[in-house]
Amino acid sequence: MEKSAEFLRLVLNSIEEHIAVIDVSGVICFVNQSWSSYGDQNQCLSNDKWTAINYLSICDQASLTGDEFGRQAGTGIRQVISGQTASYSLEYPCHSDEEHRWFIMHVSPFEFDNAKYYVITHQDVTERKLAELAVEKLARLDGLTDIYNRRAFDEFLQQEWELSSTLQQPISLAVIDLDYFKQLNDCYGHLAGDDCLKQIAQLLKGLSDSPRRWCARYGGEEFALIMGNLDAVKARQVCEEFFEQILHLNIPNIGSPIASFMTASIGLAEAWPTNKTSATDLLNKADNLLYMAKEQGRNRIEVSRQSPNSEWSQLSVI
Ligand SMILES: Nc1nc2c(ncn2[C@@H]2O[C@H](COP(=O)(O)OP(=O)(O)OP(=O)(O)O)[C@@H](O)[C@H]2O)c(=O)[nH]1
Repeated sequence: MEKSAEFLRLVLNSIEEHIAVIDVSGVICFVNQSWSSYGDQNQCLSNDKWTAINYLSICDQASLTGDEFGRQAGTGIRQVISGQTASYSLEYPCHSDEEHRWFIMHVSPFEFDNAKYYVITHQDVTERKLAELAVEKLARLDGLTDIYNRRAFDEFLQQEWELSSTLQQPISLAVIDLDYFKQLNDCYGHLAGDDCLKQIAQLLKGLSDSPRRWCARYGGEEFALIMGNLDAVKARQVCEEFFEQILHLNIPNIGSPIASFMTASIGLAEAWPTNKTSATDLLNKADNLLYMAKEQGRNRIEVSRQSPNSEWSQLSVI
């Protein structure tokens, strides 16, 4: 019996997962080698000090300092102890100063000598999580230009709309369409067209160098720039900067009837989010303005802003 207990201890100590066993009140009765080594490395408690610590109290203390995962872990463990659920799992981030890390905590019960115990394991899932995040990021990027795609744009627009609504700030959206891009493709070839799209994307990326700004490739030769906490006056300045920079790029487009280089048209709409309006209204407005800019001769910007009573008003000059 003595021998088999030692055998089991060795087995548990060779397992990578951090394992602890708690009793019904949350007091730790056993930890394996990985658990205590991790504690040592992360300035928690050293090996012999773990037993007799109340793990639920640790979760509660973390929760009190605002740690949402500490709160969830405490709640989940208590649900298993009370028999409300058979087991509990929680994926949570545990980043250090040096690296990003994620773990899955799993809690399951067992009985021994007429007493109930609970095994808590923490498994390092960082590699899988990083791979998932990389795939997620790829799914949000446009393959040609390496800026965000339409799907990501929809998410960011909604996100910025909600944030601007909460903070009672304006939000501006510029929809940008290249002029006579078909002619560029026809004259210089599809690869030159691709190169032009990449240059425009990089230009927009440079203009989005701020946490509340997002640029995306919206369609073939159409781009969008979301500007949170920016009114139409300031957003227009950003668009003027875009016009200046596209001029400097000087991408030849000899087939264009309006200029010998690539130009663009912009529809720029500002909104003050209310519960009467939506992000889709803003997008539709910017789209309509773009259509007008095209109709009015291209290589221009049409701007509109929203008054507090939700009416949109056209601004020819700001
Ligand atoms: N090279 C290249 N061309 C693309 C890509 N996506 C769309 N296009 C081309 O973009 C062109 C868009 O043509 P139109 O919609 O007529 O637009 P336009 O010529 O810019 O005319 P206006 O917008 O009215 O000024 C088409 O010729 C498409 O083939 C792409 O990824 N690469």
